[in-house]
Amino acid sequence: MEAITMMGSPNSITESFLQNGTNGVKEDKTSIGILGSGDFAKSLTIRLIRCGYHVVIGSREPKYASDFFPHVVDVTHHEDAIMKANIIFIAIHREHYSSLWDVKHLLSGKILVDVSNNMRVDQYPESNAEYLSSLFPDCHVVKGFNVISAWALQLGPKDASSQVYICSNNVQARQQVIELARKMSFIPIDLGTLSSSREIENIPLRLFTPWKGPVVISISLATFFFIYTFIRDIIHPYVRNQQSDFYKIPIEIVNKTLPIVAITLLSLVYLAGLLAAAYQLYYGTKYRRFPPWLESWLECRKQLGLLSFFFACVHVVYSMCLPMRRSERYLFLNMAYQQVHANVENSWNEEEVWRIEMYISFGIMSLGLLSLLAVTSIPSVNNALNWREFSFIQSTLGYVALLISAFHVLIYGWKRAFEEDNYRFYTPPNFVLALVLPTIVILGKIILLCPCISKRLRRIKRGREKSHFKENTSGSAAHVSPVRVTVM
Ligand SMILES: NC(=O)C1=CN([C@@H]2O[C@H](COP(=O)(O)OP(=O)(O)OC[C@H]3O[C@@H](n4cnc5c(N)ncnc54)[C@H](OP(=O)(O)O)[C@@H]3O)[C@@H](O)[C@H]2O)C=CC1
Ligand SMILES: [Fe+3]
Repeated sequence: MEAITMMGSPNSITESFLQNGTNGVKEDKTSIGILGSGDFAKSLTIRLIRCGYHVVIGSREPKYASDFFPHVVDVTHHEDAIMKANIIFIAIHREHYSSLWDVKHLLSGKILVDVSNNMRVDQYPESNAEYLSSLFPDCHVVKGFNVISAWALQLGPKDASSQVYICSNNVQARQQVIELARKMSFIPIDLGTLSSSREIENIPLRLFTPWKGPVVISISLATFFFIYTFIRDIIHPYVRNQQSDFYKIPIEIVNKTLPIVAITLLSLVYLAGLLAAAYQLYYGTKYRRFPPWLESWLECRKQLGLLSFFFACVHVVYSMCLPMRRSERYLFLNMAYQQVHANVENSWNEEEVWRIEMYISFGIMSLGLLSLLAVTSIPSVNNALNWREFSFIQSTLGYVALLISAFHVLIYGWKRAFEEDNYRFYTPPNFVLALVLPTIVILGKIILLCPCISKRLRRIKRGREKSHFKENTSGSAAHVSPVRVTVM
């Protein structure tokens, strides 16, 4: 088996860089060949020149193509370009690979870097790189650089340093391209043999794949709670008392929806972990695979947590803007007038004062904790923490954040529910709906913390619990520990 490594490079690399073409002519600069003179070829050329390489372009029409390249670039025919370089980028589309058939004999032994992308995921039965390799079996085909756009290549390393995924069946060729990527200020990621090329080709075609489920859930929750609040707070008073509160739609109704979605999403993060723990407790093992829906749910906890943070932040902005509204000023003036009219000198209400102080304080604390969870989900910060630290922040502090958020909602809703005369309207107030999931999660966590249950869970986690499932099932579930209730 070939060794897969990103470290170091064989001694032959320098030699093979300097050895240009079959004639072995040595030049000061390393020559890199590019077949094709399109957008990618142009941007790649600029980057290579900046990094000190000499570039030879192979084009079907070199005279015409040379107008688009700096004068230091050697724009020539395919045959000539192939002879002058050992590493050759194939900057043409897959459909035209067969047009290189005529120069097959010259390509023999060369390193061909396949940079191509497709229009759709898994567009062809085999990856473009594997197809190129089947057309030219005497060449060392390396897949790479396809995740970098022509635009990013032109920006240069300062503005757009990025990862490139590289794979090849030939270790030496892979090492040379990895070294080249590194010299071009990219971060090469070695993905082993050419069988990874399909995966690499699908990377640029992904569109927020891990985010799709969580975003759909968030939008569905937001839509449901918005419609519910709209009917309850606007339509119902209008039908019953002809009271027109439609002005509340843009700010108040939206701002009532946002915290419910935020706290529900945060609860969903922890509910997945609790269900996983319950599943393992029920079967008495960690070696049994979770059902697919639970596995997908566990995998998208980070996205759910970040979306919860997003909704919480927008809620804070909306809340801070509430006093700016004209409606708020009119209501305030009316209240003041009524107070004067009623001859009330001091409207100070100690209970109300404390309620709002606590409400705001809990809101700030929960946003602070959510920010901490979000920050520690950033890979560079995450890498600086050990497993215990990460688990403490994401699990323990996460539950604290959920508890504080629940208090924030409860304190706000409790009084308002009666103020608004809602007891006559037989639908639960928003804050009650918002608290259903957090209550379930917090109670679930309390049950798991019971000494007998937590002891059993710890034993299962360490793989000490005897179970007949251990022999029967795959070990994949072991990767998702039940108490690893991480938010992000
Ligand atoms: N553009 C981008 O941002 C990125 C592109 N890529 C990949 O790079 C490759 C090139 O893309 P791009 O530069 O945008 O494409 P372009 O269409 O701009 O250029 C393709 C080049 O291929 C050559 N060509 C065209 N038709 C034929 C043919 N029938 N036979 C042989 N050669 C032909 C032409 O060069 P000439 O006339 O000189 O022979 C042409 O300039 C593609 O595989 C693409 O998937 C990968 C990542 C990003
Ligand atoms: Fe709030």
